[in-house]
Amino acid sequence: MISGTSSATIWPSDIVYLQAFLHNDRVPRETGNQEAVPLPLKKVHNLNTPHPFADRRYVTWLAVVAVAFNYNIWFIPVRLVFPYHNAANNPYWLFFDALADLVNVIDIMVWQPRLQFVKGGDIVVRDLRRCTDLVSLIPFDVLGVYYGLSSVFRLNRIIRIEYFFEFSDRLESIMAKAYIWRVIRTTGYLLYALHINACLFYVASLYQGLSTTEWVYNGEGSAYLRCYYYAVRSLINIGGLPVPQTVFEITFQLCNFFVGVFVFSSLIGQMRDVIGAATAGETYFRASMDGCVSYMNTNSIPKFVQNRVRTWYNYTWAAQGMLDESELLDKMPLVMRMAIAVDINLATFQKIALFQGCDQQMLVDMLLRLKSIVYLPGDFVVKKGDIGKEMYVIKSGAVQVVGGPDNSIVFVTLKAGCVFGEISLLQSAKDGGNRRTANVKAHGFANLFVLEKKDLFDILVHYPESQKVLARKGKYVVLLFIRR
Ligand SMILES: Nc1nc2c(ncn2[C@@H]2O[C@@H]3COP(=O)(O)O[C@H]3[C@H]2O)c(=O)[nH]1
Repeated sequence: MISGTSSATIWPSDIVYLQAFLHNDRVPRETGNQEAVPLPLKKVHNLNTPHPFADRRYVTWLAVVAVAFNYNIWFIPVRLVFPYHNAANNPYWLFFDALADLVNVIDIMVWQPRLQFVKGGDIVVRDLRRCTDLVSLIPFDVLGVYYGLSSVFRLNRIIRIEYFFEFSDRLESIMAKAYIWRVIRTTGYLLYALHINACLFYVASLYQGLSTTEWVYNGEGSAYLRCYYYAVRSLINIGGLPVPQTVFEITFQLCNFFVGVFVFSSLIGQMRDVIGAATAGETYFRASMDGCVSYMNTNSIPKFVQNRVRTWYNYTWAAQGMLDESELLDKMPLVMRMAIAVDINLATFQKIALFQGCDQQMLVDMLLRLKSIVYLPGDFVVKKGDIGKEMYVIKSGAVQVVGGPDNSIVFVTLKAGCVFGEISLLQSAKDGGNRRTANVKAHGFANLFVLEKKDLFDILVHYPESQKVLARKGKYVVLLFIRR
């Protein structure tokens, strides 16, 4: 029986590279050609450092930089507007300012010089620190010695916003459920818009004079909290606010309502898109299944067939989280598809006795043409006497080679990693060999890789040696099975 047996794994250098490329922590040292690696990111680690692909460490560091940036972007306006600078608070402000600055200095002096950039496809080594980074570091804070402590001198720190977006993009790219971060980030934008509005309301109140009218903040309680409460009611158009009296108040309030309508509706729309995108796969699955069920009803398909179709949909969705893997992979460049196919299946294919002695690259070519298909319990995958147009490799589950008057005799059960359906493919039609030599049915749910005859032969044209190996094995297999 053709089944998986162990074999020595010989990796061609490009496959070693592809493996390393997919798993950032594995460095393709053997290839010695790291310089030629096609890097997909705009900003990349210096390829000469010991861990050129250690992206996660950089993302972790960027998280720290993002915290420092957020400290500045949230507290600079609050400190600028509200009376929160006093003898009791100032030591804390100074401490946290220094901490945030330390993070930025380490980033600019230590981390950023280790990165390279991709410009027009070329990897560009950066030797000078970028101007914006340096400007963001200028310690205007020292002016506080003359003018008093004020966050206005820290406004240049906000220039570092690009690092927040970089953190966000990189985090998304490494998260399994990126939509969680997207929801958090959009919520952050909403809260920040309210935060800035609270500051503006306080400034407006100061401008009018605290407690001078019904509309302005009256100076009681926690100033920030009261102003934030106003911002929430005003920007989210909840209403119930004191009626603005003066032209200034009316204008301010109108601006708030307009900003609320446009900004908030677009942010809330963004949130809906994020959640919609996160569940798009499931929505597509449900829509496909519903469409198919209604088609079957319209055509009065028997109930038991309908049930089988439904079971197929549900099992395929549960097993692979999508209906057609190839839809996803088809959109990728060849090198990526190869990297994924090699990583997932090459080891399995190398162990298959039928393919031992075949060219490694031929196996890789074959992996790229495989299609995944699910059979339900009891389904016939091949029927004796049919013309063989495909061969199969069992991904998971099992199939049985059956025979006898009512197919009740089980000759053999084939499990994951086994090949079947190859005999009729490898025998020429003139020998009468292109017909299936046995019935094969799914035993339980069987997830199979299918390789079409045409694809197999297209590949073999380029590998005459492998073609001979397979033809020899094909004949041997026929001799073995001819009794059935
Ligand atoms: N005839 C036969 N086929 C078997 C046996 N075990 C597995 N098979 C597979 O069952 C497949 C039926 O279709 P093919 O003839 O194309 O190829 C056959 C073999 O790959 C066996 O014992 N006898």
